Amino acid sequence: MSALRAEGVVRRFGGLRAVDGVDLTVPSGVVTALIGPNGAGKSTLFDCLAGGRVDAGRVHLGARDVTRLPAHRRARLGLARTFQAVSVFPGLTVVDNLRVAAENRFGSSAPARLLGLPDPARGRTRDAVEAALDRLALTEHADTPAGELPAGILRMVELARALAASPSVLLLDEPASGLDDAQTERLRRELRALAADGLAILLVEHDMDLVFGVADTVHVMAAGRIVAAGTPDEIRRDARAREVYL
Ligand SMILES: Nc1ncnc2c1ncn2[C@@H]1O[C@H](COP(=O)(O)OP(=O)(O)OP(=O)(O)O)[C@@H](O)[C@H]1O
Repeated sequence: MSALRAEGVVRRFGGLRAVDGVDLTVPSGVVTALIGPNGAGKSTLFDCLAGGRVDAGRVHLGARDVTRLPAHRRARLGLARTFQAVSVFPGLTVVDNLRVAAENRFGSSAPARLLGLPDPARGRTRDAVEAALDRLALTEHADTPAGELPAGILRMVELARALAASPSVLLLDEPASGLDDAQTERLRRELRALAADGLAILLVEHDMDLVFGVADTVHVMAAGRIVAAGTPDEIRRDARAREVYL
């Protein structure tokens, strides 16, 4: 079963159908990319999947219909996202940024806290934070306030924060923007490794070298619709994809 699925999703802004009846499946264990020209509707569709308003159609997370669930409820069900503009808390250390995300996912037991009892959520939070720091080689920056880090590292913190929530579905909005070539290659390897671990990944990205180097399936969007879908090789040769974007 696909981890995340949009069926006939529509999102309007006044008279504009920014997302105009989109079907999209994001399976576990692969990287699915969404590309298209500026204004195609990629970010709007991304928001529909992450928890924004949907005017028609359905969004399923696993077997569950989440169309009417807000973002924080979807996050607790295992959907994590990053933002186009890095959105970490600049005044918090890296480890605290990750802890906030992990606590939002796992919660923490107020009765246990009040009674001084062991809180199982605390252990899960700590383990998830440590694993995310380690995975993205951020341990040396753990105690640095996020606002003091350079843009490339901050992008990795943004990704680590999403991973700290131990997601089953990861939505990435232009994760390579602001990265140099070496950092982009690092990101590519990490995305392949995460997919190999079984994560469902949806990547919205303008860096075509990254998209074609990392994606298993590429969907091309234009004027609110998916106009082509296939493997990177198929999309490179697709007349409609070339006409609207490549
Ligand atoms: N809040 C909004 N109010 C009105 N129109 C909007 C709003 N957000 C997006 N749009 C319009 O919806 C359409 C799709 O925009 P969207 O940002 O989803 O495209 P995109 O493919 O993500 O573009 P980009 O690659 O530049 O990020 C555009 O015509 C845009 O102007």
